[in-house]
Amino acid sequence: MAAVDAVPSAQPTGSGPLPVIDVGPLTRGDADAADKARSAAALRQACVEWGFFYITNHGLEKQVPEMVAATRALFDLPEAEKAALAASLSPLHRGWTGLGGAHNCSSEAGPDTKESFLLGAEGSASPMHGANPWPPAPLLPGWQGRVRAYFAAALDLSRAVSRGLALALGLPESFFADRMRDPVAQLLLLRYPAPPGGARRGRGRGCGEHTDCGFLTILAQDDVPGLEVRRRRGTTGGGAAPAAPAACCGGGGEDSDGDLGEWVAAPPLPGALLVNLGDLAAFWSGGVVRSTLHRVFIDDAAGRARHSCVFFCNCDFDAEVRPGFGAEAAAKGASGGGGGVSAGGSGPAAPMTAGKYILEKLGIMYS
Ligand SMILES: O=C(O)CCC(=O)C(=O)O
Ligand SMILES: [Fe+2]
Repeated sequence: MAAVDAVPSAQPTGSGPLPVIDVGPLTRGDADAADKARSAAALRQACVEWGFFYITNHGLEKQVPEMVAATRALFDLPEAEKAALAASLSPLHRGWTGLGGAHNCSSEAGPDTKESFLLGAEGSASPMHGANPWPPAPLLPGWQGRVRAYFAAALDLSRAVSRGLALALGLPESFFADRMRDPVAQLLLLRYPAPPGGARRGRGRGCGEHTDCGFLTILAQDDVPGLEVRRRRGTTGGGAAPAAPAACCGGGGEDSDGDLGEWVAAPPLPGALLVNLGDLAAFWSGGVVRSTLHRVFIDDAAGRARHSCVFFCNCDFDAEVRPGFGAEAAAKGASGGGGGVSAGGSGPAAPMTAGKYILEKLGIMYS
């Protein structure tokens, strides 16, 4: 097993807390319009100010602990069983990546210290759809069914949050959900081993700072803290709107406009999930909503491995993505109040699709 880095680093200094939003009115079919509007308004503020927030009343309360337990069980398998599911054997790089082989989020920080298992949308709807490697049922009875159910529930929740986000931005409620019919979603299961060496040796970097590439991420974590989010100083929205995707979801991302603030902790909050927006959302909104830098440091004091289940809900591969949301937004006069959706981006942009954007971000050639 590879050694775990213990990298000195500034502790998060921010007091937080990240916003906590009750999304019950967005997930329940029978919610009244005033309740929905309240959730949407809270979402708008959280997305403009932070791009990162907790959600409660999300409907996955029972499934999250089961998913975390399933993640732990998977990584507890013998190394040889995991090696048989290696991502290197999969054309879509799905499956297991061991310590030391982990994909590095940020280019300068050195390797991440994590084990990962990637699953994604199945079928053949796009070049990013395909088959998953599943652990054999005798090894982990019921695992595949549980994980498939979580994937479907997280996708439904992403659509619900996206409906609120659309309302928040003055768009038709189904604007994003209509573009998430069979999205290029991925579920990344992670284990960050506890750094060795006792409480005074520093803090072990689990995942280098980065922004997510896609549209919306739903993150479940166990009870071991470690996730940190970089606050931005400006709180009025209308941040820099990148004209085109830069390769790799690395340190620069959509946060390169010089108003970075302090790191704040995003600890586990019982019953809550975390949501963050990715570069695609920031690009699409013309810089109104934020794609926020985050990283993982495992504190020695915890002495336990940390597990997280990260659901990247991107959009349909062919969904057209125009900064400022294009003609549909203009027709509806979308601005949603202060901040303006059209800020910084409704010029004559080159045609872009969600799939092309994400593949370019990932540095994968596409034609
Ligand atoms: O493990 C976490 O809490 C964060 C992981 C993450 O940010 C990512 O994989 O993109
Ligand atoms: Fe991330």
